[in-house]
Amino acid sequence: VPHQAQQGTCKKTKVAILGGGVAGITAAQALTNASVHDFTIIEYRDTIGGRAWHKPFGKDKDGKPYNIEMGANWVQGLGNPGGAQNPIWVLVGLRNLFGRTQAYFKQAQKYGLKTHYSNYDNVSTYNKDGYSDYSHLLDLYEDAYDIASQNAGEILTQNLQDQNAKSGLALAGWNPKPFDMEAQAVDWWSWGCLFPLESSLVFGCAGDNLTSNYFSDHDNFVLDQRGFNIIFKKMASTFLRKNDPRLLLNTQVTNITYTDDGVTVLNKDGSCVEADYAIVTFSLGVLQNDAVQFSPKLPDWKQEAIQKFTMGTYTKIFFQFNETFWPSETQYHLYADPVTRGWYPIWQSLSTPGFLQDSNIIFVTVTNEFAYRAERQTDEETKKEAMEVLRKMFPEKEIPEPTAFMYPRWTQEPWAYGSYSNWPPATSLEMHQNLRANAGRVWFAGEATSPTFFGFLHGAYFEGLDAGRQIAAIMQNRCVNANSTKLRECGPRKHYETLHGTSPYSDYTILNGWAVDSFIDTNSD
Ligand SMILES: Cc1cc2nc3c(=O)[nH]c(=O)nc-3n(C[C@H](O)[C@H](O)[C@H](O)COP(=O)(O)OP(=O)(O)OC[C@H]3O[C@@H](n4cnc5c(N)ncnc54)[C@H](O)[C@@H]3O)c2cc1C
Repeated sequence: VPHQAQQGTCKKTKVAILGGGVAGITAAQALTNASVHDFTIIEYRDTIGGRAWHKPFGKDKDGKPYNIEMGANWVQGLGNPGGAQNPIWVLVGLRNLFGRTQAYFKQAQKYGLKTHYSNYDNVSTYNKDGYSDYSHLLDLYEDAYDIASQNAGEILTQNLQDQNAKSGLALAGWNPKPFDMEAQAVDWWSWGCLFPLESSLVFGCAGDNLTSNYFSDHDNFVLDQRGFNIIFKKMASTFLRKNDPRLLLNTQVTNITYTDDGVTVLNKDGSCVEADYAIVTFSLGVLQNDAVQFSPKLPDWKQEAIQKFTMGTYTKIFFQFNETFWPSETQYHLYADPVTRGWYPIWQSLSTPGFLQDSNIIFVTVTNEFAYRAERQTDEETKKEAMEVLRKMFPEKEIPEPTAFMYPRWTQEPWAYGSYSNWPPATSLEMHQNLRANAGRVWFAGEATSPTFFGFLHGAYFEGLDAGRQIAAIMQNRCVNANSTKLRECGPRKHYETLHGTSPYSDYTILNGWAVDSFIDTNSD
């Protein structure tokens, strides 16, 4: 029964968790672990999992559609034997092909998600005339990246001025000319399919370092036909019953009113929820687009942080053909357009052994400006452009029209407004802390609020957990990790009224979400 706002009969709960993506689920898990069972998760869509989202596509040999991931697709940075473990990989499960370290993973794995090792070295390079081997440029980039990354570490620890990643790479010896389109293609792909000019050197390198060095530089691609989100559904089922009244699906939050005493959440269907605390886990895109109104307006420091951080868009465009006309053993195919950087640049085969073998499915990824463009176009317009690229890459083949074609429009999804966040140049850790700090009883969690793992599922995982733990501790008049001087978190989160150009190294602590130490789970709740 909906609780109608106007009748003054809002559903009462202690903690309103707004959004049922990874962060919302781990926040609920943390509350449960701390014996706070009175929470309500409010989710826009008809399912939990958020940006871990799949859709049926094409057909297999029996005419049954494949399930294809529109959003998160890789577990990035799996973990090392005896070392730090990516919590998403821990959830993933046993059916993975990872060879060398099987024994270690046996004890760590849970839900048997099917994945396959993503080998970024298994790449062929192309230009407008077809195959053209410029793979040596990938090595040149890597050499420069190592130097730039070391420089980034010095900038961070010595509290020096940040720069964009393009300058950092140029100073380290990687400086692709605007007319060298093969180098431009390598530059785009190597810097996470984005433009280094739009990224902070320091936090871009730190983020990469923490995921790929702290965990490991192995990424696995998810192929499970139950969908990636099955692991989050399974996780939620350990504390939510079937039809649990604490999960409100198909419910769009439109207004959040907060006072010193509590929070009232109004939903589009006229229902409302009253809580002592709320945890907002909406994407940065949702917050930036004012899709939800706050009353009173969020303080200036919070609004600034929301607008200063960046939401990127990463759009995968899927094709199924009646044959695999590309080299089926190759995982990645990189295309350098002669005129436009970022033009249908990276093609990934799913027909390759270990993936959806013989599915004849391939997808191309476009980002930011080219994602916005594709998402504004009709399917037919985008298909035509992309097919022209495929015909340039494989001039010797007779390429048929696809039998299936599909892509998501992330910029237009009202529950996401983009794909994932990116750290822009010339902003500090203190600015980012303002994104994750609570505004009174309204708390924030999600991939974007993680300073170390922004953009990743594991960032969302840790941030949800942390917000849930902290609120539970406040409700129970205690500190999180009370016995640790290093990891102790008590009371509300700190925010910075005045932002300076850089953040001193002493700021890089758990209190500002610098999660390096938070893997040492000394938490007793
Ligand atoms: C295309 C793409 C590729 C990606 N690839 C990877 C990858 O390979 N590996 C990786 O680790 N990460 C990847 N990511 C990032 C990863 O998906 C996110 O970091 C993670 O899913 C974010 O979880 P979250 O809980 O912070 O946010 P979300 O998943 O966005 O959860 C927020 C929830 O809030 C709900 N919501 C929004 N507005 C409202 C409202 N008004 N009322 C009620 N509910 C609302 C949403 O429906 C959603 O369920 C990718 C993302 C995308 C889009």
